[in-house]
Amino acid sequence: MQLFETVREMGHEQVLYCHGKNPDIRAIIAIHDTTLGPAMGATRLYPYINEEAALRDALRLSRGMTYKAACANIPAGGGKAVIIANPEDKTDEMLRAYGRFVESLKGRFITGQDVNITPQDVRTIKQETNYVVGVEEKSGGPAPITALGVFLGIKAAVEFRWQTKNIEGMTVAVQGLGNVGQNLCRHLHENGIKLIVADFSSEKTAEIKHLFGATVVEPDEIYSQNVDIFSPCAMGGIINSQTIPQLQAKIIAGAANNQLDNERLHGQRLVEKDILYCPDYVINAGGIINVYNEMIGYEEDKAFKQVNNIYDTLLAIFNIAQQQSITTNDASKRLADERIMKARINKNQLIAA
Ligand SMILES: NC(=O)C1=CN([C@@H]2O[C@H](COP(=O)(O)OP(=O)(O)OC[C@H]3O[C@@H](n4cnc5c(N)ncnc54)[C@H](O)[C@@H]3O)[C@@H](O)[C@H]2O)C=CC1
Ligand SMILES: O=C(O)C(=O)Cc1c[nH]c2ccccc12
Repeated sequence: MQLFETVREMGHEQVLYCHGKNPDIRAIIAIHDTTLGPAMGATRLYPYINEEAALRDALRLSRGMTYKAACANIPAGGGKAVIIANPEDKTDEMLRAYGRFVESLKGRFITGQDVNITPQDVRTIKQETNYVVGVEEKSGGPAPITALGVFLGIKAAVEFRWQTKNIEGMTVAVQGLGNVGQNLCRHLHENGIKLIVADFSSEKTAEIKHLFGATVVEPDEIYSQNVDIFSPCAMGGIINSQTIPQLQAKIIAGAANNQLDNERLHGQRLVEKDILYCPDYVINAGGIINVYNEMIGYEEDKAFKQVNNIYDTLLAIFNIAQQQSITTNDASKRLADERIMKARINKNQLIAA
């Protein structure tokens, strides 16, 4: 990968390689854009197969955060960090060393809990830096709010697709029963939805089967289920050339980041297959909305209203995509770019004045 070329093309401001021998740590902090505010994005720990895969993930996830904040009208920029490690090798020393790197950015980057990082890990990182959010638990953590946002997104997609507000009796396939997936299943079950679920963890699938009467399938069988909606709530890259031909769902609406393996190619393939795709960084904005509000002083009404906006934002994006014959992914990118461009012009005018 040509690093500077890639970074320039994707529009990143800064990429930090954080490393240390004792404790052993390798992490990448990617700051995509700070026009709207400090770069916000949670930290993921993952045993990437190589460093290029880690960099790619950090670059794409951080750019997604810029779009996410912009579409949700949150005055924050986009960033994301990845720690390259096996979850079993995670140590407090490693997390504290990482916290010192975050602190060195003096608030240009604000982070929290993502995949393979627990609330306790975030508290450990917090021993070294104040630029960590989402652990006060004043608001119950970001996952339940993210799930609520995804649930609202599903309703918006159903309304656009089938002109009905009634989702009762529909079937949803949920991939991944983690913090978000479990909460989403509860909302869906309470609203009369039939569930088909998959997770590598048989404990998690057994629990959701027991609680909500879900049908459990093998992880590689989740794509081909005869369902109305497919909800990816595990990892990214799952909408690709192997999985698209298997899909029977007419709507994709889930929490996972970077769902499209190749945004242009696979976004277009979904249009051709007449599948309505809810852009991931629009539908999964509940988390950033929640932690941002926690940071500025949590007011439940305000946070709730912003999450509810996900519904209207998605409807607006579906309409733009339809009117302009572009993918929903491109429509949401345009919305974000317009907002960022406007802020940039305002900033420059302020500097010039
Ligand atoms: N937690 C939050 O507030 C937010 C989460 N997200 C994204 O949503 C996704 C889920 O987040 P969490 O629930 O917090 O993560 P989590 O780590 O709690 O849960 C992920 C679950 O997916 C399962 N899984 C992994 N690969 C799978 C596969 N191929 N098939 C079936 N199951 C698989 C894992 O076993 C785990 O149970 C992630 O991509 C995350 O980046 C996005 C915005 C906010
Ligand atoms: O939507 C995402 O991918 C996020 O990273 C959201 C998020 C969850 N916890 C956080 C803590 C600080 C900044 C963002 C987040």
